[in-house]
Amino acid sequence: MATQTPARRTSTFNNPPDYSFASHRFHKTLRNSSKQPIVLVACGSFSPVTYLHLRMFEMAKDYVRQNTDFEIVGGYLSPVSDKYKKPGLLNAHHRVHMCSLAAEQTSSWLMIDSWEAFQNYQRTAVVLDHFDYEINTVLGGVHTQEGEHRNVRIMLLAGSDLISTMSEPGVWSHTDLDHILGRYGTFIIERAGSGMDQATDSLARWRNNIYLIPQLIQNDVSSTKVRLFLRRGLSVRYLLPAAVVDYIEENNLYLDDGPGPEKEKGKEKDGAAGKRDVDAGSSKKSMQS
Ligand SMILES: Nc1ncnc2c1ncn2[C@@H]1O[C@H](COP(=O)(O)OP(=O)(O)OP(=O)(O)O)[C@@H](O)[C@H]1O
Ligand SMILES: O=C(O)c1ccc[n+]([C@@H]2O[C@H](COP(=O)([O-])O)[C@@H](O)[C@H]2O)c1
Repeated sequence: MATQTPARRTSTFNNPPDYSFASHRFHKTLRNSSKQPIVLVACGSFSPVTYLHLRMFEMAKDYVRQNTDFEIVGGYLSPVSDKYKKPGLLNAHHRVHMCSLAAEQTSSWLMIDSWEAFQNYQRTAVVLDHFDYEINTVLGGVHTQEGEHRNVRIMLLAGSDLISTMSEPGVWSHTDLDHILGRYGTFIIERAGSGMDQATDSLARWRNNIYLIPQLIQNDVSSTKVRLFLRRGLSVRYLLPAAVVDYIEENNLYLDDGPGPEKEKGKEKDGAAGKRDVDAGSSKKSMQS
């Protein structure tokens, strides 16, 4: 069997103009020194952000407290670059602004990172390396109450539809999967229409770093459905934070059909859900040292 070369961690990063890493809600001190500090990172379009995106973090928080020896010291939404070119992907300025409104007005611990949003498309493996760098190298990790230094483990938070794209040929590189699931790890939130087993079957070799979180209250709100409602002039209130609904209305967002037909996630059966026509030269531009 051929041996895989482990992915090297990206160590140099290009920041967008005027970029600064949000850390105002990052916990510098570990509450329980017997726990391993982790930061949750959710990557996605967030076009627009919904209550389900925010609830993923609350579900993970409950799961972590009840089932693991981790302690969450931060949670971030990382909206994808405009260059991802997914149907319905609104301009990054609007998406980042809506995520910020949602986090600031509904949560006491979530933050937004605009690093990937305001530049060329960045692969998720590189995004996680960027978080690792900002949190462990720039911020210096965390300390226990006794003053002992601890490195923070970065972990991907994702719905089962996103994880199932990891088994589809040609969407993710094997080296990146090994980097994301081998080095970092993931919490997977069950999503209606996208089975957990199907999502993880071919990822068994990394099973020790994969945590499956069932949805005890089924809710299949998606950004696609929200956009569809808005185009039809239907109310989306109580599906997303009120401040986000107000922002959408004030700026007349999502009224156009946009290019190409939209497919709903979770219900997708014909494969290649995560494969995107990313702008040439941006997605595969390696930043690895
Ligand atoms: N209802 C849901 N249940 C579980 N996970 C979800 C749900 N909605 C979104 N997610 C997860 O949130 C992350 C961000 O997804 P994304 O922004 O693409 O949201 P989306 O609602 O699926 O968007 P779209 O409908 O535009 O494809 C992904 O990991 C996705 O799996
Ligand atoms: O890094 C990759 O190779 C990769 C492959 C497919 C999807 N992703 C990421 O997955 C996120 C959600 O994608 P999508 O298409 O399911 O909305 C988005 O942040 C993408 O950058 C990343």
